Amino acid sequence: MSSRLLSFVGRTGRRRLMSTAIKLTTVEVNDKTGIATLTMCRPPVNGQNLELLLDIKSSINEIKNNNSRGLIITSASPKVFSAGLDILEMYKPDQQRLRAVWTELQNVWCDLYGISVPTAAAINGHAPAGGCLLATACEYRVMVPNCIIGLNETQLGIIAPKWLVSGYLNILPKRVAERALTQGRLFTTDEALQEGLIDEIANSKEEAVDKCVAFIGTFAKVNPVARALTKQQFRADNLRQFHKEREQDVDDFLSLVNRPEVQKGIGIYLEGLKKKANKQ
Ligand SMILES: CCCCCCCCCC/C=C/CC(=O)SCCNC(=O)CCNC(=O)[C@H](O)C(C)(C)COP(=O)(O)OP(=O)(O)OC[C@H]1O[C@@H](n2cnc3c(N)ncnc32)[C@H](O)[C@@H]1OP(=O)(O)O
Repeated sequence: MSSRLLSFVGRTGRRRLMSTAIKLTTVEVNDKTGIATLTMCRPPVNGQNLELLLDIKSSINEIKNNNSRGLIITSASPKVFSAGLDILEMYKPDQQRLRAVWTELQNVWCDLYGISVPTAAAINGHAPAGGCLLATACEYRVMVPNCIIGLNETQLGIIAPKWLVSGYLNILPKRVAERALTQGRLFTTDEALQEGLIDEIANSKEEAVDKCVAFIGTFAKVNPVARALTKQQFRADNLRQFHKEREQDVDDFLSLVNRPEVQKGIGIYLEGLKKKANKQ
């Protein structure tokens, strides 16, 4: 939960500041299907800052504990599923906060990747980098047309750590994953379907959610414990490896981001994003 300062004029005519708690995710459980939909709501692009990551983590935990039959992750933004890590968190960063951001990204990934109920992503917009990470942590992906998805880290002059790549490797043939990662390729919706990075295309968010519901429905007659243990068997090696390396990974991330040439690169990248947004 993030707190935001709201400014308003009180009865005395003085401007007052009020701190309110604002949740950056919502969880809705459908009474009929028992499936929970986790929606990210941090406009404009669901940039993954510390507060959004904390809220995603707490929503996943809520779903873990409320006996939901499945989890669908989607976005409230009309054009973007998630633009990945909020780059502002990495620019001239406060060191403690930067450490917390990366730790929470790790937490979100391992909670979503490891949750026992069936998971699906209704990708209702662009999903580069950390957006792709969330989608590939799920078991099924449905995406709307004319968007992009992929791990573009090498395009930014950085490498994605192994755990961040492991969802990709679960889905894509190794040869395709290696080429896409080394190129920093962002797949269009059609390309993603062709390569198997997504499972289906839907013409709207509603249709994407319906298709995710249908996927989760395929497990209706499967014993949930047998299902969960089978999923765990497939994912245990990646999770074990991740837990071994997670502390070192935070240190590596911090030292990478703090390098002067990387800070310079992030500044230029941010400028480019802003210029592009202003042109539109
Ligand atoms: C050089 C960077 C080096 C980082 C080094 C650190 C080492 C990290 C280790 C590896 C881990 C990486 C995980 C990540 O997730 S990194 C994040 C990578 N994400 C991206 O590259 C996506 C960038 N965004 C886009 O491509 C597009 O915004 C979009 C998602 C395709 C959407 O396009 P659309 O046209 O709809 O929207 P705009 O581009 O106009 O953006 C609207 C406003 O949002 C701001 N914005 C966009 N993305 C981000 C972001 N990731 N973080 C912060 N802010 C973002 C954009 O500037 C606009 O803002 P404005 O309106 O205020 O100008």
